[in-house]
Amino acid sequence: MHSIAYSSSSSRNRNLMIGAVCAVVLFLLVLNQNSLGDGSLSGGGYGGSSKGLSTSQEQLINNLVKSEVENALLSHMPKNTNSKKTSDNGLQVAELSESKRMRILVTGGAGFVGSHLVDRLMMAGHEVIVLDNFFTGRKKNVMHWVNHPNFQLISHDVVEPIMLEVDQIYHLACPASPPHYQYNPVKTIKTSTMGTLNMLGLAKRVKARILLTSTSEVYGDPEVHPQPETYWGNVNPIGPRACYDEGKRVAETMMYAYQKQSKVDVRVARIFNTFGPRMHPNDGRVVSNFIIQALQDKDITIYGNGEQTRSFQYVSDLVEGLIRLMNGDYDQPTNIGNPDEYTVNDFSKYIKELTKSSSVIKHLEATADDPRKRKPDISVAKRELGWEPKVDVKTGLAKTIEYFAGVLDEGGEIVPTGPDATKPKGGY
Ligand SMILES: O=C(O)[C@H]1O[C@H](OP(=O)(O)OP(=O)(O)OC[C@H]2O[C@@H](n3ccc(=O)[nH]c3=O)[C@H](O)[C@@H]2O)[C@H](O)[C@@H](O)[C@@H]1O
Repeated sequence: MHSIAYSSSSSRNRNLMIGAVCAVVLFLLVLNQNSLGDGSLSGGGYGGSSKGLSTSQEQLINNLVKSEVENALLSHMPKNTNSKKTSDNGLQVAELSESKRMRILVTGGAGFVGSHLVDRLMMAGHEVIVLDNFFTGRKKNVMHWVNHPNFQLISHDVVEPIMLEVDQIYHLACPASPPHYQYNPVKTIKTSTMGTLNMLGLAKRVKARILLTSTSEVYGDPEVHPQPETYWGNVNPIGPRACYDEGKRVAETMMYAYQKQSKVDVRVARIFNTFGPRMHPNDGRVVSNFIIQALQDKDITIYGNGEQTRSFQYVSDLVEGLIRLMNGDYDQPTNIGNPDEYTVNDFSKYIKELTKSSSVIKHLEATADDPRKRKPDISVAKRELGWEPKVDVKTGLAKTIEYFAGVLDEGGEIVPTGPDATKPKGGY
């Protein structure tokens, strides 16, 4: 809304005049609105010929619509929330009224999961601010929004505080692939601890709701199977995975401490193994590694005997779960995953079959503290969010294989990341 300053000597007369103009405008608006039938004031409602109004009335409206007073009035009128506008990138963006449009911060928004979440929030018509330090995130994942007026990309590390005005915070920032989070374990710990503290401080200051993307790794090498949220986990506090697992565990602790002590509105999602397009080609996790290896007919590398299990969810299901959790009333930790469970051995054969690959399946040494089994109990998400996965693993894999085939076509050979700690390679 525009603020207009008036000098004290003429303010009374001006206010009277504005009052009169407002009354005329309102009267004409109501006339015009009635004649349009659906009460819509959005889009081209003023542009076309409105039945029931004389040309002079229409002319007057067209002139007045440009005035400051009229703009101020319009900003308070309900807009048609169903209308959509095609943005420059060809995606349909809903036009939300001021009262429904939120300013949403996504930390780690240029990463694999973050960028898919950003797509959904942008298309829903919200203003989105992405914070990313581009350690594993890539500009190309959000490049298609860069010129959109609702979008802002900030290169920033959450370890440093930042002042922003937002309504909701999706706090995703943290490397999630074992070789990447083990590359600089101290930094991974700082990201989960100082980063989450900074975001909680921001949430407290601006009274924003904050959602932390925690992980199935808080259950460690679980002794309960499948894992419900009530299970406290089995984590080695000094092992190579601890920087991530314990970092996320203390991040959860901080979320509920801020809720209790400072009344911050918190949500915690425990995400299970997720895959889909935009995974980093050098991510090093099992889905991207096996697909990249199979598509290039290279050896498929299984760590250990391959009898360990994982349950895989497609990224669009995860994003739906996160949005429901953020916007619902349930504030306790919630598993978001697909219970479709595979041994790594079976999964390697499955990928080989789907890609019609001639790769050889090869067993390497087991990695330290690798959880032996993992499968989410999703009864809480079903009950509290009305959520369950919709995309089966086969369909999701087909989309992901297509994506990586495209990446290979464009960029040539990809050398998959092995089990050792490493920095993400590749372009931004
Ligand atoms: O994908 C995820 O969402 C999860 O990925 C990792 O957890 P992890 O289950 O160890 O993920 P992967 O690295 O994909 O490993 C899955 C299994 O495949 C095996 N693997 C992985 C890569 C490979 O080339 N070969 C192979 O046999 C691993 O040893 C492990 O048993 C992260 O630690 C989690 O935070 C994250 O939520």
